[in-house]
Amino acid sequence: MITMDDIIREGHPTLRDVAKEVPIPPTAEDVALGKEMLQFLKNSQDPVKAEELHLRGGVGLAAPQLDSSKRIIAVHVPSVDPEKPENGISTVMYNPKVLSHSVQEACLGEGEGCLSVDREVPGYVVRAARITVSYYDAEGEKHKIRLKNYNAIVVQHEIDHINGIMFYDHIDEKNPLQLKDGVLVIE
Ligand SMILES: O=CN(O)CCNC(=O)c1cccc(Cl)c1Cl
Ligand code: NI
Repeated sequence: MITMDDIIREGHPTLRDVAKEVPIPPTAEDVALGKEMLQFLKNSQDPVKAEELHLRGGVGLAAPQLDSSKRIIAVHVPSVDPEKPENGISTVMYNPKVLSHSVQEACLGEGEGCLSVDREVPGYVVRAARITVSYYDAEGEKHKIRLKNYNAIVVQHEIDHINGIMFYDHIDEKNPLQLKDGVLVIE
């Protein structure tokens, strides 16, 4: 079971590597890893388990954060509206790829955090507001999905990880809370 001890922290070189594509269909090892990553996210969002296992909450996780330089990400973003479960996203993506993205940009009003970063880094992380992503699932089936708002932000944070990019790389150091016109702020 993945715990915080398995997550490497900034300064570890693997976080800055470009991760390698995995064979499709994924191997049994990569399927197991993906399942463990998704379970970690669910545990981290369960108040009892998170407390018990001393987990920081997370809505996404990338294999490089476990010192495994593979293009595997997991996202578990519950829908804000229980009546519309389809607005959330919970899946493991193998070899995810952003096929296209909106010109319009967006950011989270409260900024971003990262389990590999043991400090607050204030500032807007400006990303594409909408993206079209292709990926393979654990069975090796290819998917192409369109994401927007919070789901799009989270998947971009995770795809950054497999490209060796950290969220604060996107923050304007001189003016972290400055926003260009037209950037959608997601609360
Ligand atoms: O790479 C994944 N993590 O580091 C897990 C912890 N961070 C989050 O869950 C998180 C928090 C805020 C905004 C975004 Cl976009 C994300 Cl992803
Ligand atoms: Ni992160």
